[in-house]
Amino acid sequence: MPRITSVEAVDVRFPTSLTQDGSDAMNKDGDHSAAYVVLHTDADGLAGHGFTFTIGRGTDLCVAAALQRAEPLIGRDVGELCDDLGAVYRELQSDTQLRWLGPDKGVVHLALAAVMNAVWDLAARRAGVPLWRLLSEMSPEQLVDAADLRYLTDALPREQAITLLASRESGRRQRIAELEVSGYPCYTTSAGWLGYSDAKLRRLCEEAVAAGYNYVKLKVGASLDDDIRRCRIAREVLGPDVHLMIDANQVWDVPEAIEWVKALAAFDPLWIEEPTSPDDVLGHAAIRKAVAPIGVATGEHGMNRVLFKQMFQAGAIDYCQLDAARLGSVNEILAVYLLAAWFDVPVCPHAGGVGLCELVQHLAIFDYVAVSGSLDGRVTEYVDHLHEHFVEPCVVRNGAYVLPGAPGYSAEMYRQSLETYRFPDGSYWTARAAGAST
Ligand SMILES: C[C@H](O)[C@@H](O)CC(=O)C(=O)O
Ligand SMILES: [Mg+2]
Repeated sequence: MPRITSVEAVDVRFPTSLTQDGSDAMNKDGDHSAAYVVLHTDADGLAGHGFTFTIGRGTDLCVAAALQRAEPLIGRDVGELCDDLGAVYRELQSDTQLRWLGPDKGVVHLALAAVMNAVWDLAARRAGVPLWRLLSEMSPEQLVDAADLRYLTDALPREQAITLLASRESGRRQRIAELEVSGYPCYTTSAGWLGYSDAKLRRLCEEAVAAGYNYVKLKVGASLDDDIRRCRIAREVLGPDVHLMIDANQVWDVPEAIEWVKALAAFDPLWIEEPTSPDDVLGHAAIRKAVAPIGVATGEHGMNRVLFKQMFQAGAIDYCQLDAARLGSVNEILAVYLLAAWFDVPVCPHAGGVGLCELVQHLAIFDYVAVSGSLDGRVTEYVDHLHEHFVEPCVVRNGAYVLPGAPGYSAEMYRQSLETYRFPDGSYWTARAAGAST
């Protein structure tokens, strides 16, 4: 029986601030990074890979927390862990002392996401299937047992969650067949990072249209004049039919958000993303009311399932953008998907970070197959940088994710990438430090 023999956690940072890939009004100089976790086992070739996404400084804190989070897994039987993924999540999540540092938020929660993402990867690899298929073959009861419904049952009792999933069970096979043909629809953020020049924005919008994207997202919120100019360029290239989304990354107070979004309404944005503090449920509700029919989207900084419950209960958002490396892995994500389906809010997962596209493709596919059963209003993010570091990178064709076929959660990075970009002693960072000191 294979056992987990050791846990490795790596601080890996990619210098995206140099090219402004990933830049926005709040995060102007992020280096897309990850606290990357490997669960090693004594079975030949079997390991679990997972990570949480960060943007540079502080990744070391997540690494330290991940090592503590994963400690109870060392020596454990892989089969026992993988056969009850709800139990292992609950055990790690409710550590009686680490919990005090959250609960369910901040560095300890990011670390839980990294570790449990690796556990889910391990489970899918052990089963020999991609994660989306592992989930799509679980019964409604098994899914609800794995989901973290704690603190949610006032909004969604367990029995209703099971009924919801059961009502979608018969169409699963048909929906998989559809996605095998068409892929899962996605949009690109890669044309519109804030630090890009107008010429680059125009060229990348042209390329996005040529590549078959029907949705393009643009960063806004630093200067209204710049936003008007950039949105005009984007609309000119995209024409009236391609959807344009705008993303402010939390820079505004509520009244400013309303005023600014109204000033951009002429460009017909589908949604305004993160208009204000990610924790401000009622603020989002007020913005939504004021800027309709422009939708309100948020969730990449949604710290836990309870926040999403309140967003849904308050009718605060039109689109839920849960993050695969911020929520406590598939266990908590399942709960948010169930809630979203219950409240009839489409989930369009956030993926603007290293490796997030690799993860969210599995979640979106599973949602269509087994939870919402719908593609209405649903489009998953894609950004086109850093995929070369992944052993099984996602593939996008004609504006849609191609269904991944390899076993696991597509989270594994090349060893060479880890050696090069490990901070601060990987070869890239040591060379850069040496260059800076000469
Ligand atoms: C810091 C990240 O790059 C952020 O800008 C991503 C984001 O907001 C998105 O993809 O949406
Ligand atoms: Mg965003």
